[in-house]
Amino acid sequence: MATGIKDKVAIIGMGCTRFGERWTDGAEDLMVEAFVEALQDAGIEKKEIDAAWLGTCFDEVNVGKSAIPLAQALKLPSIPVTRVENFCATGTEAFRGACYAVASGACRIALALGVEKLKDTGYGGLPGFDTAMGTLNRFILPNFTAPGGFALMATRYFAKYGISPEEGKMALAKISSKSHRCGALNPKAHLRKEVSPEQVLKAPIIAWPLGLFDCCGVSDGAAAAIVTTPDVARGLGKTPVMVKALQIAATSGEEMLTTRWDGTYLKTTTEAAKRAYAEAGITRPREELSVLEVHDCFSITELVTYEDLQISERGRAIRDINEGFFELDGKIPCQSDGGLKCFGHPIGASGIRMIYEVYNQLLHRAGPRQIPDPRLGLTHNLGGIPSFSVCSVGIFGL
Ligand SMILES: CC(=O)CC(=O)SCCNC(=O)CCNC(=O)[C@H](O)C(C)(C)COP(=O)(O)OP(=O)(O)OC[C@H]1O[C@@H](n2cnc3c(N)ncnc32)[C@H](O)[C@@H]1OP(=O)(O)O
Repeated sequence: MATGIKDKVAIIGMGCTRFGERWTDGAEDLMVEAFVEALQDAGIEKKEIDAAWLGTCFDEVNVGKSAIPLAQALKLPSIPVTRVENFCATGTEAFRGACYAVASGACRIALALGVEKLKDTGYGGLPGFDTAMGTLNRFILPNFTAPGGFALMATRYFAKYGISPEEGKMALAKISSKSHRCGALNPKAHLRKEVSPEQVLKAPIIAWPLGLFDCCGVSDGAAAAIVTTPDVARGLGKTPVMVKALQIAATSGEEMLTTRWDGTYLKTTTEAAKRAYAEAGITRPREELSVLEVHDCFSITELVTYEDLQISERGRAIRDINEGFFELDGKIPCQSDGGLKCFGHPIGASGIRMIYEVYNQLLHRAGPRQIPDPRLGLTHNLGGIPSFSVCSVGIFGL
């Protein structure tokens, strides 16, 4: 078994732009904004960075295809710069590259930056997914949309566990309402309006049973992380936020094609989580984790992820939702920054944005969203669609 990178990598600086409609800012502006905050937070000079990873996925128009846009935007000296892309797990993929480089000893200090500028590309969950999926969508899944794919997960879940549409939709509405409450407290979030569960239920349907407020937003934004070894971090006088685990799992889609997979769970999440818990030494996630940032592209994805991460028992997530388990003042707050739902989802930036919130929570910098005594935080970033997915799970602590 691989030994992993537990306690071999420390985060010393992070930055994140305000997500949302950034019509007047180019991708370069967003990259610079996130980077400057991270660099100031780390208290280092740019020339100390040995290598950088750029994560960007759908937006070749505004960002570009190679790693050069990052080098140009940040005016990096001639260091190795790599561009990575892994659907919506792109941000975490960039972070993984930087962490592995530090853990291997190849780099002393490395940068990961994720960016996407989606609003002016016309991208949306309904139109535009064909661009993202390329020929796969046009020829194999011609009618597929992201909301449509995840809506099926909801109907399958309701059917499997005997949940009425009213009960199921109310549980999903409570998830979104909770994230909107957190997003309203966050000055960097895109959609900062509180909505009640009743308002969620009355919103226009996007793909039944998912309505407008069950969907994440389409946003512009960037986020950055600077990582190094724990020794270098301590030498710089920093309180390092340690990477306790970083795991990623991908499926080729064989679940959908060759097994009796019923669409109510993601094997990639369960596998990545299982390995991450082993790496971090966690045996009772429900008791040991303090805060979660999960890939809530749609409310049903968040519900299913509670179970896939072994926080809620299979088929019992709705009970936890009704008991307020994931609320900001609950046992394990989930999406304390508003999540993809309200912070927004500029694809390549989202994974690093999740780490940004956990980092700030662990350092007691989350302002009105601060949870009392966070010890271990988990991020979960999902790329692809339920049947063809790549999931990453990161665990962080002091
Ligand atoms: C791909 C992977 O690897 C895995 C994944 O993560 S899949 C997820 C990929 N992302 C998506 O699918 C995005 C999903 N969301 C959407 O497509 C769009 O938000 C939507 C279709 C739900 C709505 O888009 P739209 O109808 O064009 O909305 P738009 O015209 O921009 O805005 C209308 C209003 O609704 C609000 N709004 C838009 N989206 C919203 C949302 N998701 N939640 C709450 N409010 C929203 C806007 O702020 C605006 O409000 P005002 O009138 O008060 O200004």
